Amino acid sequence: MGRILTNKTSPSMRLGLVVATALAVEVVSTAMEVAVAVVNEVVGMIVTMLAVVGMGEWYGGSRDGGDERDCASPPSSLTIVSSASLLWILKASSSMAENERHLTDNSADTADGCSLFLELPENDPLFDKKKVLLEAVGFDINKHFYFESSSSADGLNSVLELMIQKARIISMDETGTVEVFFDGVLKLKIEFVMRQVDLYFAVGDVLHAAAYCSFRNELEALHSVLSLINNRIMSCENVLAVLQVLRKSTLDMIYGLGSKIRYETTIFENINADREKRLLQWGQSNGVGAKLYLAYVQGAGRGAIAREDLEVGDVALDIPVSVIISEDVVYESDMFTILENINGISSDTMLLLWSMKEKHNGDSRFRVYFDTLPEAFNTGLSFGIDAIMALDGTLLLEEIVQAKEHLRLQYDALFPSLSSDHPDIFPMELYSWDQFLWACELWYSNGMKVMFPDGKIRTCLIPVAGFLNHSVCPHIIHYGKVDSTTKSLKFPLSRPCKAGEQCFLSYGHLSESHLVTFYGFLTQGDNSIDVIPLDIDVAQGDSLKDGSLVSNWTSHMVRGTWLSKNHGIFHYGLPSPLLDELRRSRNPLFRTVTDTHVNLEIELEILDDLRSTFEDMIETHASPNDRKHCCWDVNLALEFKDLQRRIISSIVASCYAGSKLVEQELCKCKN
Ligand SMILES: C[S@@+](CC[C@H](N)C(=O)[O-])C[C@H]1O[C@@H](n2cnc3c(N)ncnc32)[C@H](O)[C@@H]1O
Repeated sequence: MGRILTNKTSPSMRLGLVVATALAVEVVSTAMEVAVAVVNEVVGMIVTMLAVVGMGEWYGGSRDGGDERDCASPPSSLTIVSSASLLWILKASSSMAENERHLTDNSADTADGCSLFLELPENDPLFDKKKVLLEAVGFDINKHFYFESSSSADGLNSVLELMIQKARIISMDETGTVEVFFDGVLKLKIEFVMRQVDLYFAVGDVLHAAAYCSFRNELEALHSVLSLINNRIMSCENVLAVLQVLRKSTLDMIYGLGSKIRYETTIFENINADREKRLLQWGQSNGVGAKLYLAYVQGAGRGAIAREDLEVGDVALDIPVSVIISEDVVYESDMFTILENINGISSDTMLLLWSMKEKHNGDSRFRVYFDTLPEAFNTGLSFGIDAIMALDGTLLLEEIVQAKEHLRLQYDALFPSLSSDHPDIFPMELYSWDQFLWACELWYSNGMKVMFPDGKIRTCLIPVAGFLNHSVCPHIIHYGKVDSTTKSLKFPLSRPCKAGEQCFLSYGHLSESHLVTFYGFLTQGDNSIDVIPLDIDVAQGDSLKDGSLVSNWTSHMVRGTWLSKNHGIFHYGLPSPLLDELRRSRNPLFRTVTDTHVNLEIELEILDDLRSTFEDMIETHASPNDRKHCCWDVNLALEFKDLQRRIISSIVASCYAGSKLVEQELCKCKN
């Protein structure tokens, strides 16, 4: 998987849904064509990727299928229910009606009541879209939730459920987590485009917008509610009992969420883990607190295993700043006086060069740590030509080739000149291209962004914590800020982890293509961020800017339709912003607002075009079944292709099912 770029001059693979004319798909380039093209254009493309960001207005307004059809509209067309009607439907539902008063109560605490306010921060980069979505679902972003000491158990549960619904929308996408990545350029562009995935897939589906969206989002939402309750327990003694009930209910939900997910970890007891044990001992003698031990686990190298049952809030690891490798080590080294004179060199790059040499330094104070690092990282950056060729037809091929070219340019800008000018400090034998690539893989797959008490965010290597593997259902999601009192970095649990279970971290909101390229693995379980971005050419002037409830996404995408909650008519399991864009391209009057009509024949056309587009892609994603003799990289490439094929097949199936629904509707309207 990868992204479809809007760089019109690039011969790289594009799925061009050329709106306003007809759907068109450009033929996938061969691996070598892409490679050659990328060599020539990589810099321009990276700049372009940074610009591929959509922050326009959101609109979500079409109704769930099944009821209130308007067959009195012009032939073959249906009236879309307005968002105001949707609000009515929501309010009519019993739980909403019962609790509505809580939404309109004011914020002041009273003698027997306490208010709780879930804030949508104004500096949230997705503030506007989230506000519109919250309002469409029935929330006023300024209103407080209110609890009275006399509230019934049912009443409390209903308000708690509403709080969680609001928290889910506020927590959508990347808010609240510190990212894990190294040296901006390549990764930042991906994070930025991906930030809006949760919202993109929620907006059109207002009836389900505040429902469970992904494991990570659910955990974030429950924790924001829990921390709000914890804060109020201190100050709302008048309703202490009520708050304690709410706290327990929220914790029960967190425990319930975790108990549904159990990825079995097979621990290889017979593999010698002496180096890892030495690192842990070294850490402990330098103040590291660890409730985890290190072991070899199936499919992921080393992992961190809980020594004892760990509860929500327990600190699994506590790492003193003194053992963290950050830019300070470069300032203390003899290479700094040379590096500081290189125009534009970043501290991340300096650190990377430092690590290339320190790896071979027998006297390094981080010797025990370097001894545990693998000889090869096996990420997408190390894919051989066979694996690259196996990726033909996928955008991951383009992503990997671009990433590697970007790194090659960086290397060529520094070497061999640094080695020729300063052979004593940068000996050529330690600074080959292969060693540079190894260090890039080290930093990409193990580097973490950490915020220090001075407010500065630095990329760091963190001994011991570097053994935590990633999961889409992680135990640890909030970390990355040094505790200024203890001068240490804590890794607290957001969900419990039983003794002997592998403890997982969230590396961030990362797609499978990103994980393959920079980390060298695919996740277990559904990754809600795993999307196929689409390049849609909207004719000049077609973009709507006429109000807040308007679909004005500048980038579009699809993902596995099994993740969708709404497969009814007008939704089909497909994202509404995309469908609206395609509807508008065929019917300029289409606005997805109160008085807009949906033409059923146009619906059929859109579904047919999407189906044939993706059906063509199924062929390019075919891969061999017999993989016994394939190398690690070819196997990983093929597994990735299988995943893509599953997503694409689900879209095709949803288009077929959707067409059937529309045909049935057409029949009803004609009769
Ligand atoms: C920070 S390290 C984690 C420790 C690593 N397993 C080791 O043995 O050094 C990140 C690397 O661990 C591996 N990894 C992390 N999470 C994984 C997962 N869920 N499945 C497979 N491999 C994983 C990948 O190789 C990734 O590049």
